[in-house]
Amino acid sequence: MHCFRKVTDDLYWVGGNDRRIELFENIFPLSDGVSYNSYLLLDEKTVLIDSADYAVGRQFLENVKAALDGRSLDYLIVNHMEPDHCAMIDELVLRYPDMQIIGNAKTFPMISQFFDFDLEGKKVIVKEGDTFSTGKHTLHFVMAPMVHWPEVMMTYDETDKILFCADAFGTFKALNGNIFNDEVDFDRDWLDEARRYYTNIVGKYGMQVQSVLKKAAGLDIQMLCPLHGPIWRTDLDYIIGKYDKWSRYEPEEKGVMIAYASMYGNTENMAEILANLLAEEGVKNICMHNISKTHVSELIADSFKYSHIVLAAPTYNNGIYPLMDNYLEDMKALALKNRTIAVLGNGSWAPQSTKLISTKISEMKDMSLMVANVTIKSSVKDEQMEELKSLARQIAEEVL
Ligand SMILES: Cc1cc2nc3c(=O)[nH]c(=O)nc-3n(C[C@H](O)[C@H](O)[C@H](O)COP(=O)(O)O)c2cc1C
Repeated sequence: MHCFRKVTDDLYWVGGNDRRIELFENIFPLSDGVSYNSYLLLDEKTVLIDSADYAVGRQFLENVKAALDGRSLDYLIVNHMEPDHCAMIDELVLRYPDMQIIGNAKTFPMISQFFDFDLEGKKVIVKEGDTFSTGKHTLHFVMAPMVHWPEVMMTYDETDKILFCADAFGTFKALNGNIFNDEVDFDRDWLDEARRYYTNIVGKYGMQVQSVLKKAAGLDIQMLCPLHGPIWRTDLDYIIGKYDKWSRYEPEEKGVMIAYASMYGNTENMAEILANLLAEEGVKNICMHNISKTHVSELIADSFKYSHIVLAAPTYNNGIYPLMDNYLEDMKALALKNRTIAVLGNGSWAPQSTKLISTKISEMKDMSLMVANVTIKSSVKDEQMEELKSLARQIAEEVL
C-alpha cells in the first residue's frame, strides 16, 4: 500500500524509511535508520525530484504511482547521483518511458556510468540560473558542486519558495510519520544525528557549503526539502545557522571533549583525573569518549561540536594506538580546523604517542596545540599530578 504525505497543495513526499539498515554507506552505524526523501510535484507537468535507494524501492514506486493518480510522469529532476537517491532511475525509465530527465552537464555521464539505458531524447540539460516552467511553478537551478559530489545541484521552486537542497540539511534517522521540523523536537531528538551526518559526509567540503549558503542567501526560501530527514518549513535560520557554523569549522560550544584510548586502564585513569581536575576548575561542559567503544563518526561529530579536544593514547608498536590513529586520519580527511588540542601520551619503555599525535595535529590546518601536554610511563605518578593540574587550569582559562 502506498504511504506518502502532502507537503503543499501540489507537492507530495513520496520517499521511504529504512530501519533495517545497519551501516549507512557500509560505514556509519544507524541506530534509528534513515529516510530517503523524494518529492513529486503535480503541476500541469508532473515532476519527480530525485528518486530513492533500492532498500525502499518498492514503497517508493508504489508511492509515486499512487500520488500520480493515473497521470504519467513527465520529468525526473536528478539533483544528486549518489545511489541512495538515484538507484530507482532505470526502473522509472521502464515504467514511464516518456519521462525526461533534468540534470546538469555532470549528471548525465554519471547516469551512463551507473546505468545502461539509452539517454537519447531523454535529456534536459540545465545550468546555473536556468529556469524551467512546469505550469504554475517556475523551477530555478542552483549548482552546488562538491556538496558533496561534483554533479550536485539544488532546485528552487520560485512559485512556492521551496529549495530542494539535495543532501544539504539532511540527517540520519528515519522519519516517524512526522516529516516536518515543526512536528518533531529537532534540537532534542535530531540535532546530534544531523551533526554526525553533516560532519562525516559533507564535513570536508566546508568551503563549497559556504558558497552555496551565499547563493541561498539571495533566495527567498520558505521551505527546505532535503533528501534525508525532516522538511524545514519553520525556523529555517536555526538549521542554516548550524550549517554556517559547521562549514566554517567554528565550534558550536565552548567545552572539552576528552577522547581516550586505553588497553589496561592507565591512560584512561589519566583521562579521568584530568576530567575531575577540569570539573574542579569549574568546567561543566565536558564530554568523554572511550574511542574503542565509540564509533569514529561520533568522535568526528563531537570534534566539530566542542572548542577543546584532549586526545589520550598509549604508544603501540612505536606508533599511535591504532584506533586513535584512525580517528586522527579521519579528522584530517574531514579537514577539521580551529580547535585547541591537548595530548596525553603513555608508554612503558619508549613513550612516543604524545609526540606522534602532536605531529599529526600540527600537520592539520589551523589547529592550536597546547604546550602543556603530559606523558606518563605506564601509570600516573605524583609528579604528573602537577602537570595535569596545570593543563586543567590552562584549558579552564580558555573555556570559561
Ligand atoms: C602490543 C603493544 C605494543 C606496545 N608498544 C609500545 C611501544 O612501542 N612503546 C612503549 O613505550 N610502550 C608500548 N606498549 C606499552 C603500552 O603503551 C603501555 O603499557 C601503556 O601504559 C598502556 O596504557 P594503558 O594501560 O592505558 O593501556 C605496548 C603495549 C602493547 C600491548
